[in-house]
Formats: sequence, structure tokens, C-alpha cells
Amino acid sequence: MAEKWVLMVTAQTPTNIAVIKYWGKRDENLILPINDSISVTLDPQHLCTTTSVAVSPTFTHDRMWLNGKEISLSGGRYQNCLRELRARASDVEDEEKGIKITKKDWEKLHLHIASYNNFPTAAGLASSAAGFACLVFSLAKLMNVKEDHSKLSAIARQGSGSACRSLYGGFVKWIMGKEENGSDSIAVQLADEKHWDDLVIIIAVVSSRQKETSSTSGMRETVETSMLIEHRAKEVVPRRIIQMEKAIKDLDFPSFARLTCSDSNQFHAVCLDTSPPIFYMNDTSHRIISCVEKWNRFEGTPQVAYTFDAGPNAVLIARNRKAAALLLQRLLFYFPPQSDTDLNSYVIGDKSILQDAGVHNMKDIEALDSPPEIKDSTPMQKYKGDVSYFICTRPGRGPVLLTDETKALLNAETGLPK
Ligand SMILES: Nc1ncnc2c1ncn2[C@@H]1O[C@H](COP(=O)(O)OP(=O)(O)OP(=O)(O)O)[C@@H](O)[C@H]1O
Ligand SMILES: C[C@@](O)(CCOP(=O)(O)OP(=O)(O)O)CC(=O)O
Repeated sequence: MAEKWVLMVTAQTPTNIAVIKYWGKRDENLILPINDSISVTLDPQHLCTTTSVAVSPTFTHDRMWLNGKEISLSGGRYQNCLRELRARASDVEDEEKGIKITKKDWEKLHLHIASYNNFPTAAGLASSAAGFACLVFSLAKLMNVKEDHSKLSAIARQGSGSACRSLYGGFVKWIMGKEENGSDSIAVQLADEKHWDDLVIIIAVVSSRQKETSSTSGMRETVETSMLIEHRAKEVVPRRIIQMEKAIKDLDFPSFARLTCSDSNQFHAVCLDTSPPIFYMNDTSHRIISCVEKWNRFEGTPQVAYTFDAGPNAVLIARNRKAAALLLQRLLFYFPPQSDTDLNSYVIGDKSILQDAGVHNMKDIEALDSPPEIKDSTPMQKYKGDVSYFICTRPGRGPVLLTDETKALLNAETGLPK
């Protein structure tokens, strides 16, 4: 009788936002960067990937479904991750189900993978980071790969560079490494998510029509054409990494904010220094920067840090809940929703920040007073509809296994998407 069993694992993995940016590779295939980077992991309750992986002798080839649609696994990045994991797989035995897989069996057994992002894919919210980290983490569990998270991060890195930082919660450093084979280009945790739990993160998802240059091709063009990038990678980032690690260790928000904002601005400056120039931020992004800069200056000490990846969305890190509530008031004042938008879908995630801001309905938004830092400046403008929505979140934990079968994305009997 042919064996019919299906063995399955489900995991959940967060996304992350870099506060010292990775931009530029020294090896395109292995995905080796030209500088270290540091990120904050975002709470998976609000932004995460869930992935189920299954193995069965009845599967005829490796297959993957992303957000319900079958996608091809033939791309080099998926193939590199699968190859690295298969090479490290170990024996697996489940006596209850009568399953016995030896290390060698993994070479010929096929896999089914189903993944779901609880936020828009390829919208500049780092779906590839959470996605590849989750793929590697869940497959490593299924295949009984006996390696620590750092070693797994080096595999996730080959799916997407920033993915290696999603193997940990809290604050994470991706060490660029020196080896040609990439073995020392790994992520390490600097501090867990409880270390600095005052921080609140608000993401402004900015409406954008045009399709941006992907990170992969953008950074390739920068390395090929920008003169500034070498100075950044060799001189600026190494110093900033040391300062940023200290700021995180000391919970020093003013230093953290200055470094985060400067590094985001320098990343966008090297994009502008690329030929042809790459524009990731738009007018709305620039208005958000001005709003934060004016407010920080008015307060005399930073209340909020901003950072932008390869797109117009703003990631705003507030020093505490009080600053986050004041920030949300400002954001809603400048960027009120369209009249037909429901407040409940305009501010998502941790809605308690909205309560703290004293905003319960659309009338409360209309009644918001102009911020004191712009009281005297005229004319004062509002930009209705320029932000699609806001996500309120915080630093979060690393990958976890989900044991609740109802969370699985594949059917336990057939191994096909539910
Ligand atoms: N859950 C997932 N599992 C595996 N791969 C994923 C997953 N989600 C996204 N990806 C991969 O990442 C690609 C999207 O990455 P891309 O870099 O274009 O967008 P992004 O990561 O959402 O945005 P950005 O990198 O600009 O922040 C998808 O085409 C897919 O190949
Ligand atoms: C601006 C960034 O978000 C760039 C991320 O680039 P990716 O990790 O998406 O690029 P690939 O390695 O080519 O997949 C900065 C960062 O996350 O550090």
C-alpha cells in the first residue's frame, strides 16, 4: 500500500523596518551586503506572514501558494533557500502517524508551501522580509534542521537580504561578514522586544500610483553609478552602527531618532545620486518629514523618528504612547480621510492610540486644532486623501510555531490549500 501520510508545520513570522539601512550588494547571488544594518521587528499581531509547509510521499513536485494563488518556485531565490535547507535536513520520526523520514529521503520528497501575508504584498511593507523568513523558519522545523536562528538567517538572506533580520524579535543587526561564501553574513539579536517597550510605531501607508524601482534593481544601479554610496558604506554606516547599538542599549531616544532620520535621509540621497536618479519618496512623504521635523524642533528634543524604505510609506517611531497620541493627532489633522472613508479602516492595528488621541469619530478629526508649532505660519494646508491608511503597532517578537491546526493554511489530509 502506498504511504498516504502528510506531515505539516505552520509558523508565523514578523516583518521588520531598518533604522540603519541595507542598500547595496557585494554578491548578487548570495545576497551579501556592502554594510551592516540594524532593524526593529514589528509586532506580528499587526503585520506578519503565516506559512504552512507540508511533506508527503504523494506530492509529485514542489508547489507554493501565496495569498491563495499558486506561484512558481523556479526563481533562483526560492531554489537557493530550498537547496540550503534540504542539505541540512535530519531524520524525522512520528511514531503515532507511522512516519519515518531519513536525512536522505528529503532529497526526493516534495514540499507544499502555502503562505499568507496579513498586509498588502509588494506594497513597500517588506512582505519579502517576513515571507522568506517564514518560509525558511517553517521548513527548518519541518525538516528538523538542527541549526540556530543565526544559521537560519543566513539561509533567509538568500531569499531576500532584509529577511535575515526577521528571524528575531526586538532589535536586530545584520552583520555584513567578510567571507566570500557568505557564511558569516548573519543576523544577531541586539535586544528583545521587551527591552524598549515604550516605543510606538505608526506607519502611514501613502497612496502611490506609480510602480517604484524594486529594491533589488535600485541598489544594483546605485552601486554601479553612485559616488556617494562608497563613502556611505565605508565611512558613515560603520560609525552609525556603533552609535545606534549604544543608543538602543541605553534607551537613548534622542540619539536613536537622530540616527534613524539621518540614515533614512542618506539612503534616499544615494538613491538621488544614482543615475538615472531613483525617487522613492513623494510629496506626501516629504510633508510627513516636515511635520515631524517642525514638531521635534518645537519640543526641543525628538518625540518621533521617521524612516522610509524603497517607497513613499512613512514608518514613524514615537518615544512613548503620549508622543504617539500627539503624533496621530497631527497626522489626522494634516491628512484627514476622504469623507466616504470609515475611521475604523483608516486607522488600523492598535486602535487604543486613537482613543489616547481623543479621536472617536470623523467629527473629532474635523475638530482637531492646528498643532502649536505651526500656529503662526500661514497659509495652513490640509492634504485629504493623500494617505491611504495608518497602521499603529510596536516592536514585536520573532518567529513562532503555530500549533493550533485551525491556523494551518494546508489541509492536513490532502496537503492542498484549505
Ligand atoms: N509570504 C511570502 N512567502 C514567500 N515569498 C513572499 C511572501 N510574500 C512576498 N514574497 C515574495 O516577495 C516578493 C515581493 O517583494 P518586494 O520586495 O517586491 O515587495 P515588498 O517586500 O512587499 O516591498 P519592499 O521590499 O519594497 O518593502 C513577492 O513577489 C514574493 O516573491
Ligand atoms: C530599503 C531597504 O528596505 C532595502 C531592502 O532590500 P531587500 O531586502 O528587499 O532587497 P533584496 O536583498 O534584493 O531582496 C532597506 C533595509 O531593509 O535595510
